[in-house]
Amino acid sequence: MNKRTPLVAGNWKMNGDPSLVEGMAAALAGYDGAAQMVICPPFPFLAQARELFAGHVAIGAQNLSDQEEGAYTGEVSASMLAGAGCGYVIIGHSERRALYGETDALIAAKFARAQTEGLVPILCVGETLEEREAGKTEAVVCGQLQAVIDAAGIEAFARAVVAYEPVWAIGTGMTASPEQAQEVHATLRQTVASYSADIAASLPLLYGGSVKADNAALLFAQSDIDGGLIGGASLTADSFLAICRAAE
Ligand SMILES: O=C(CO)COP(=O)(O)O
Repeated sequence: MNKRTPLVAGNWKMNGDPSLVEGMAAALAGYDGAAQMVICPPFPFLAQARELFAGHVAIGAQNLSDQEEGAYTGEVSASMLAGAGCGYVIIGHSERRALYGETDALIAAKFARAQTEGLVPILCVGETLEEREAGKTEAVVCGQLQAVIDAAGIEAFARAVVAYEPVWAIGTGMTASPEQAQEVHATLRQTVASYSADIAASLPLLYGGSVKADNAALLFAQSDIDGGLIGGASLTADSFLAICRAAE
């Protein structure tokens, strides 16, 4: 029933060094399973990653500017990322929303900017623990998704990935249960399906938040979970590979 290609993306956050890129490239080179692997290292390692991953593993960035070019000190443009070999870019990660004040409007602008350069946005949505406990999970995640649908249009989701990352599960070891995650994923897919059944059926929906080798299989067995967005466990080849195998 599910014809979506499994996708496993590693978000290195502000971790790693050139030797991690080297080691990971060597370790992932032998992977011939069905999952599409994406590695999102910090900006300075993109060129090295492009060279060493050599098409076998797709490359993504962790952020981009909403602006095209110009006097935006410290920013990196979508065309620079595309030129550096990126196929994907993470947008609206909860760390950027919480620590850098990224709003739904800015995230929607970044999403659109990424697509103008052919980058596939990995749009992150997720609720805090307080929001979950207040029964607001669905309203929060659907609101975050809706803001981008309103700005970019539903057709844009034919070339996008959405990642559900409950904020309380990120880096805490407290993963959502497969049932909790599936419930939110189904709701997100229904939101898209209310506009287009075809786009909803083909949209990859990733789960992120303390995914490890030993909990990945049960999460990925859920009908609306098409892979994962992996933080800590993407920094070691063994655990990342085991998670990719669990997604097949
Ligand atoms: O934020 C995440 C991926 O973007 C998840 O991080 P962890 O896998 O370390 O919980």
